[in-house]
Amino acid sequence: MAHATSSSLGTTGPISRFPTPTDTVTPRHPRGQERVITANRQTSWAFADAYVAEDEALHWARDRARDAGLRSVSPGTGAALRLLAASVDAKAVAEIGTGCGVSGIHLLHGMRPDGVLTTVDQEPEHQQSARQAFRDAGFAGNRARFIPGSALDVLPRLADAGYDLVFCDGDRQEYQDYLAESLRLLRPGGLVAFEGVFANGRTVDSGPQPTEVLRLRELVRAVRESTELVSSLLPVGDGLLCAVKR
Ligand SMILES: C[S@@+](CC[C@H](N)C(=O)[O-])C[C@H]1O[C@@H](n2cnc3c(N)ncnc32)[C@H](O)[C@@H]1O
Repeated sequence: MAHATSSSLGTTGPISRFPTPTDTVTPRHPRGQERVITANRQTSWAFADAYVAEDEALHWARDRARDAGLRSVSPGTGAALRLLAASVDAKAVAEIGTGCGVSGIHLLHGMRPDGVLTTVDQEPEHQQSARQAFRDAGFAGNRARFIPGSALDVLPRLADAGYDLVFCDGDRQEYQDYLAESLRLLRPGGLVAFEGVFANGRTVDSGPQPTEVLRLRELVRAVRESTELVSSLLPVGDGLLCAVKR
């Protein structure tokens, strides 16, 4: 894989501050210790991704998603979503891209016991699987509001400042639109998260990339440069871009 450099992508590109294999990094640890950390990195990442165990309902939802040819969030990303929902004491969460319910179950676990997940998907049969998965996971029917439809049709109908967290996992080409809607939907102190911003490594690859990847780079830049947001790109799963609305 070709790796991006600041010269190949322009100094103003969204990934211009990412370290690359050619960067010179001044070691801050004794050399021996640095080697141990590097050698164990893959194992450490695998350990982190499996850190929170998944139950039968999650396994069932993952299997349905696989059958339908859908990506689901990784267990590590799911654990991060739980943490984020709990950290904002989420009572109202909006999700774009229900899928078969893997991310939804994780979000519900992190939310307040009386919290409601509003989840949008353009494929009603995916939402049927998610509904079953939420039930199997032990969540009462009134904990989730399923809205079928295209995100850009549904989001404008949701209430201003009515949400503690917005999780975006729909059409990656629409993420910039989801960002604009999220800024309207979130209360101050609320949090937005975008799944899959690494695009399997293509976001930092200097080779020719499809529009989806170019849009993801624009999103990463826009979130980082927004004065309304405090952001962090978590290297979990396929990259979870998170930001708190000031
Ligand atoms: C990657 S899957 C979501 C997986 C789910 N978040 C999980 O981890 O279990 C993406 C979902 O977004 C839905 N989707 C794609 N584009 C959409 C759009 N423009 N509006 C609404 N839903 C969309 C697809 O039907 C699919 O179910």
